[in-house]
Amino acid sequence: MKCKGSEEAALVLEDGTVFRGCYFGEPRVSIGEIVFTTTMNGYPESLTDPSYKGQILVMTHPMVGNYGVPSKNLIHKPSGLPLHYESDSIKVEGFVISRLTKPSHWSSVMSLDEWLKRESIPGLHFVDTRMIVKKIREEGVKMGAIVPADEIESALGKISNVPRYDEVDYISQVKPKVPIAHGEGETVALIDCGVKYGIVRELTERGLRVLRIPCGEKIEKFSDEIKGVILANGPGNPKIAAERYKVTEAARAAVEYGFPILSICLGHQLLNIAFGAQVYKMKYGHRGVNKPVKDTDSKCYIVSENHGYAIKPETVNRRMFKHWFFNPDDRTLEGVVNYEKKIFSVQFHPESSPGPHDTRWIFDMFAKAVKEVK
Ligand SMILES: NC(=O)CC[C@H](N)C(=O)O
Repeated sequence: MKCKGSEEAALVLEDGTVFRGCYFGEPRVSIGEIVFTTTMNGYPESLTDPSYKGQILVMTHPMVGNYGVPSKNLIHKPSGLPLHYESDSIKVEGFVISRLTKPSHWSSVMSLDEWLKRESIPGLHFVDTRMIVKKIREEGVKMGAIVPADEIESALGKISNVPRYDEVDYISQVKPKVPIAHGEGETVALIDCGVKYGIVRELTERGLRVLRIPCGEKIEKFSDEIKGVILANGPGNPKIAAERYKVTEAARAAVEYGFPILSICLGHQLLNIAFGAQVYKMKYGHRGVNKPVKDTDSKCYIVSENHGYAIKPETVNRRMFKHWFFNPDDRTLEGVVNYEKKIFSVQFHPESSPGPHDTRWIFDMFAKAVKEVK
């Protein structure tokens, strides 16, 4: 294969499968769990989503990069955070696409290629992403590496030399070091294991002051100043967040205090684990902005998702929670609720970013509950 103006490279899977293509971004070796997203756009948001730490993201949409990269200086007023970014930098370990296109958009300040170069993240294009997806869908997620063409032979050794995705603590790389506050209004504590900015944007828009507490700190310290708790998203195996960062203890404390609780994705998994449920690793997860969820009244919503683990529905603590949402395609559990205690817990991302706004009303419900706290 001839790569015009860039180096030949490949994605090598841990079973030895090789997908040859061309580098863009930073031409370097990168190793991670290979996952795919079916979203058609929203790559600035997806690439900066801290929940992707440790993963090489394959995007199924055939052409990527056509609207370039928006400015970080476009700020969301209530939170003070950038509008189109989900954290301060790219979090994926690598980005695999079919075709990289030149940007043409009024809001673009640089190309996708340039952005990845600036952040030292490798990209690979001119590969058959459909083939990668078919393989992962049939066989499950795998570890893999993006390597230059002359290092294909040694790639398997490199992959086996690094710890597997499920065993690594990625939270330490994305959680804040000190508490950070955003917005004005009633204060809510957000357990931050690598929160997506979109969650903070939605909360501050509803008149809440969001105090981001580094994952691992006790909420007891803040109990006098807060009126609600958010258990947010985050990367990696939820068992690490539970065991090393004791988020399950924070979840139980939040329930004991009687705070309204909103838990999202990793937060949803941890809340359920805290009350006895079991978590499992899915074959290839749900990642995209076109995922259906159905509530128990049979209303269907299209939502944004990024998760590789899920809660076994039959293990949910039914004295505490009612099943709330299911994925109608594969029957995975997508949410639990306790209306009396004002606990709203979803596996999907109501903030979208990127994705449809169908379920942003969940933030309205939570904000209302917080404002009703005496
Ligand atoms: N977006 C998230 O919070 C992801 C949660 C968890 N790391 C998973 O993959 O299931």
